[in-house]
Amino acid sequence: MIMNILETIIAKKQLEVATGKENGYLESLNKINRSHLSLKKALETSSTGIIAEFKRKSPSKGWIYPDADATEIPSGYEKAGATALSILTDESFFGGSLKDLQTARPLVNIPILRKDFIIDPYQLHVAKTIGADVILLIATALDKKSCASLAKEAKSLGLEVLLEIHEEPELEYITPDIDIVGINNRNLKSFVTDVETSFQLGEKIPDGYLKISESGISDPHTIKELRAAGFKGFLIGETFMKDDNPAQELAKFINVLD
Ligand SMILES: O=C(O)c1ccccc1NCC(=O)[C@H](O)[C@H](O)COP(=O)(O)O
Repeated sequence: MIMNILETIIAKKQLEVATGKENGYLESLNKINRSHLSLKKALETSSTGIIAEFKRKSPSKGWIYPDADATEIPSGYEKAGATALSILTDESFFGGSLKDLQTARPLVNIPILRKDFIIDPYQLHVAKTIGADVILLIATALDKKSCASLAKEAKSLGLEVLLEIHEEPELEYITPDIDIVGINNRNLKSFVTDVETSFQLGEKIPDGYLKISESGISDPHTIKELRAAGFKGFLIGETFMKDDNPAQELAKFINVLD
């Protein structure tokens, strides 16, 4: 059987979670008491709505910024006007690490999304302990029951939940435990990004749910159109990370937005 990229990532993630549990990784972490920052509130009140992503590589693009420094780029993003950060913690496919998020945490005062492939409650406890405020649940990677139960558990830990959907049937994954609905413009089979996905699916998100658009956003004018269609947040990675100075690239992007 030939697996698609998401199936390959999830298979690897299952092994990773099992190894983490066996090695007592969670227990080895320093527990820091902190109150979580709300991405939902930040997006409701922010001027830019940009969730700037820290990622070194991706399955679609390969290496983007191999030696990206987590002590500099996330805080640079905050200074440049990011409303929040998305930090890839997957190592195998995105070149990230839990350490990247832990490193960025004390250096910024905006919400951080742990961008990873969550399949097990164990990963929620790790996310909380390393300082994430929000976790991602990808509908395509989960059945409805597991998604609902992971969302419930995340909420009980004080984490916010971003549900990511790609197509209309996944609207059924929206439950009251979901804080934000993200529409991902990237087709996970072809890797092609098309912002039209956000415009089409966005109209179908039930009232009362804050919606964001993810992937393939490279033009500030697209943000203006997405805002007009009711989107409050914009998750952008490659557009900034492909530059030597991602924070400066973000600042230029925001300048055009104003
Ligand atoms: O980016 C990929 O190639 C990818 C492949 C398979 C699953 C997920 C993938 N990306 C995760 C993301 O959702 C993006 O990193 C995020 O939305 C930012 O996208 P972009 O602005 O296009 O870098």
